[in-house]
Amino acid sequence: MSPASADTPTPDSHLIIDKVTKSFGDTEVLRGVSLSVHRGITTAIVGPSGSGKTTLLRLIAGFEAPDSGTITLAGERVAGEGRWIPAHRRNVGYVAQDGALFPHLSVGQNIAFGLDKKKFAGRAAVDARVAGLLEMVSLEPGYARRRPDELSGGQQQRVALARALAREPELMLLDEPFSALDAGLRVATRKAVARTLAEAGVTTILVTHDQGEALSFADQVAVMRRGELAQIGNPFVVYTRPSDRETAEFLGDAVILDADLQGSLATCALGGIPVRRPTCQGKVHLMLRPEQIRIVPDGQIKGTVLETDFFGPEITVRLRLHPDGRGSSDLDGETITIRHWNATLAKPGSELSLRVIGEGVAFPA
Ligand SMILES: Nc1ncnc2c1ncn2[C@@H]1O[C@H](COP(=O)(O)OP(=O)(O)OP(=O)(O)O)[C@@H](O)[C@H]1O
Repeated sequence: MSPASADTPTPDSHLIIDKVTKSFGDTEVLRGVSLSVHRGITTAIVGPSGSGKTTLLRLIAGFEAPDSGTITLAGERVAGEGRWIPAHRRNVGYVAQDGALFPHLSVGQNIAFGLDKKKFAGRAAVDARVAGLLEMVSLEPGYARRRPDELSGGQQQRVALARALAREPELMLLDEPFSALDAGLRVATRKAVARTLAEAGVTTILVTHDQGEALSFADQVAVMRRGELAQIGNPFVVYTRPSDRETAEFLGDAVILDADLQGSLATCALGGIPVRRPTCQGKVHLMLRPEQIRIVPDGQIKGTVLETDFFGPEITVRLRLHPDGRGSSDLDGETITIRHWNATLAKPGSELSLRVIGEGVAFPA
């Protein structure tokens, strides 16, 4: 298991980004970003296209300088307040979206490109190190002789990672390295890469616009929105307790209902739902994840199926909730969309009973 993640700087922080801003012309791309990353953990920066994720990664790598704010790497200020350490002296690896292997070099030569020539002098030493790096990314030594265009997309990404690892970086920056791969290969490559980096003890930052990828890959997730980090936390916490509605809806499907919150009980069309640590009262928007709403044989809450959508392992079911005689008619008749594994259970027009599992999250209405 990785060490605990945290977004507040401590003496263990490997990387500290403090109030960093960056504009290109009139466009404010980063608007005061602060993030702290412990040594050896994996952080995913997730956000919609254009939110500034790549720009932040490029600032950490040293390809761009911040307009204001500071970046500290392994205790050394590398950018900001008059300091500037160039990219090649930061001990940082970078894997871009397309891997960007040199097409005219063999796989072995691509990987050897990153090696410290003083440390690996002579053909035998280089070959042994290249073979070791190929093994780290689960490729046979024979791949060293191939050309990049003789490899699949996933293999090319693993070679790009091996090339970046050749420099023995303490910090690895991955900019959507799996996005060009198809679904199956993407998951396998992601797992292989995560394992390699964890075994090497490399602190890793992954940029992605894919919520599922961020939640599954990282010890710590940072949600980027319009040049700011909206929330930083462990994947379970950001998914189950998003800080605001936009983050909730960005990180996954959300059922949002009008509710009346008194103390820590929200009354809505799904009945009384407990809310953990509410920050507001009265009229609220209550958020539940679809998987919290279960179809049961004898639930108190009833709904009529409006439509279903079949996805293979599961179906989504849109329901209109029934008035329940609790005197809250203004909250009834709402529609919600839930998920279920059994496609035969929900047919349009049929009535289902439901039960809610766990707590909701309340946002000010
Ligand atoms: N060198 C540059 N010059 C001008 N504008 C830039 C430059 N780099 C980035 N931008 C702008 O900054 C904004 C954020 O870009 P960035 O690539 O950081 O976002 P992103 O979150 O990584 O998006 P995506 O997921 O689409 O790659 C965009 O509007 C982009 O056009």
